[in-house]
Amino acid sequence: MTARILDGKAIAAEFRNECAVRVQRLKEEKGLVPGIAVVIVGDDPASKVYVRNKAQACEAIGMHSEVHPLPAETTQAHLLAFIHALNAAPAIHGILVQLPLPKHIDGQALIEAIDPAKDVDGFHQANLGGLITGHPAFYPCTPWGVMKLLEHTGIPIEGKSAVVIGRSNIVGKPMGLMLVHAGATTTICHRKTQDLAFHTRQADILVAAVGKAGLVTGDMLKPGAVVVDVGINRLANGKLAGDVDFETASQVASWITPVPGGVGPMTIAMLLGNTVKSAERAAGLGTGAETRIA
Ligand SMILES: Nc1nc(=O)c2c([nH]1)NC[C@@H]1CN(c3ccc(C(=O)N[C@@H](CCC(=O)O)C(=O)O)cc3)C=[N+]21
Repeated sequence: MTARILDGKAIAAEFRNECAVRVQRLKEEKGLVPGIAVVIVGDDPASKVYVRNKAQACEAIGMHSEVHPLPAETTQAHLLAFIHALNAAPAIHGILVQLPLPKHIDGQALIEAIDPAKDVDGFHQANLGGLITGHPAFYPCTPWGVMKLLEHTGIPIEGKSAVVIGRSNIVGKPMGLMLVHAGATTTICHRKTQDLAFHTRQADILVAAVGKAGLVTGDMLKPGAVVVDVGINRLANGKLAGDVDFETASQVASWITPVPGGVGPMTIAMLLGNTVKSAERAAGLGTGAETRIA
C-alpha cells in the first residue's frame, strides 16, 4: 500500500480562509477586530521563528496581532502583571505565552494567570479540565488540528482503535481525550510502555507526539492505519523530521501526514480559529459547529 498524503498545509489554508470570512463578518456586523497578544520571554531562536509565523498568519486574515518580546531576566511578578493587563485589555481576545520559558519562570503559574476565556492555547487548567466533560472554552491547538486532519480523511473515528504515543499535557493527554470523545477505543503509550510495537500494531489511528525522530517504523503499523505525526525534530543536517519514519510507514499506512507540512500548519490555523471564536463570543455571536470536535 502507498499512503495518501494528509496535506496539513492545504487543509490549514482552507481553514484560515474560513477564519478570514468570520473576521470580515465581525468587522462588518460588530465593528470588532479579533486581537491576539503573544508574550515571548528571552531569545530562543526557534521561538522567534514560530512567533513570526503566527503573527504573519494573523495579519493575513485581517486580525490584530501584537508580539511582546521581554528580556530573559524579566521577573515572575512582572510577567504576572503583564498578563493581568492583557486580561483586562478589550482589544485582546487571545493571549499566548510562548513556550519554552527561561528556567527561573514558573510557566504553569503564568498559564493559570491567563483569563481562561482568552486562553487560546487551551493550556489553562479550566480548559484542560473542561476537556474531561467535553466543553472547554478552547481546545488545545495541536490535538484539535489533528482531529480536523482525521475528519478530512472521511474515515469515521467511532469504534476505531486509536493509539497516541506521548502523554504531555498539551498534546498526548488532550489528544487521547478527544479521540475518546469521538468514539475511538484509545490507548496512550509513553516512555514507560513495555512493548510499544504491540500497541501500535492494533491502531487504526496512530498519533505520534514524542519528539524522537524515526521512533515509529512501517513494521510497527497495522496495514491501512491513519498515521498522524506530531513530532518536529531538527536533524543534524538541519532538516526537519517527524517521529514517524515516513519512508517505511507510507508503504503500510492508508493516510500519513508529512513533516513539515502536516500537523504544524494546523496548529497555527487552530490558534487563529480559537482567537476568532473568542472574539465572536465577546461580540455575542454564535459558537456553534466550530466548537465541536470530530
Ligand atoms: N504557547 C505555545 N503555544 C504553541 O502552540 C507552541 C509553543 N508555545 N511553543 C512552541 C510550540 C511549537 N509550535 C509549532 C507550531 C507550528 C509549527 C509549524 O508550522 N511547523 C512547520 C515547519 C516550520 C519550520 O520549518 O520550522 C511545519 O510543520 O510544516 C511548528 C511548531 C507551537 N508551539
